[in-house]
Amino acid sequence: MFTINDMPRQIDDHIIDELGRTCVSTLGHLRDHGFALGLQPNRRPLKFVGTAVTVRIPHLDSTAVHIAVDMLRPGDVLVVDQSGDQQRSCFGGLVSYTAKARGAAGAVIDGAVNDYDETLAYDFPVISRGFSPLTTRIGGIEGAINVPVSVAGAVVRPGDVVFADSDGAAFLTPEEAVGLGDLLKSKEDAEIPAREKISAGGLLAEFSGAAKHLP
Ligand SMILES: O=C([O-])CC(=O)C(=O)O
Ligand SMILES: [Mg+2]
Repeated sequence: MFTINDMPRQIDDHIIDELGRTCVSTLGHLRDHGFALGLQPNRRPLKFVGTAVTVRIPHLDSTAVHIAVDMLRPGDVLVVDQSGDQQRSCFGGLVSYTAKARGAAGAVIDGAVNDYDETLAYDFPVISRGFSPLTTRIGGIEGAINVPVSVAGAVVRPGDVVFADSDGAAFLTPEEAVGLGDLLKSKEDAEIPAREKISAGGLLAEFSGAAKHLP
């Protein structure tokens, strides 16, 4: 059975701008859930923030991926749950070409990707389990578009904010993302004077608080 829900509301531009100026790992200093654990970028440096368009497929059948890619809008991020199959690739050169042509910001795939060189040539950012020549097929078995999905240890809902850089991807509800960019930026800015102090002989452990735990 195929489920195709409406496309989600896109996240506000100012959230994209704010988060685009910060690092995903700064969020990793603050919370422990909502990260795509074990996924790697197809190139570095990499940075994108966009609206999650979610797809769930059974391990062999990427029919729903091909349908969803045609639906992408500028700023969307394709997020694919392969039902736990991390080996096969549902995302190759023609799929990435289509995503790029639609103006998508990137893709997060909880499975492998193929046509690595072609996707790189399109300069399309993808975060995935890795690379594989073994692909999915167009089987017409089942699939779901714009449903809650499970991606590398995180729950992702259609319309969530996908926040990705060279370190990996995090997912936030649009409500959680309000004001978050400013908070992350202020944490990052606090490291500027710390670097000056460290150059002058100051201790990292003083800045981080680790020194408080010295025996
Ligand atoms: O068609 C697929 O599913 C994967 C692929 O090789 C491509 O996108 O070029
Ligand atoms: Mg191909």
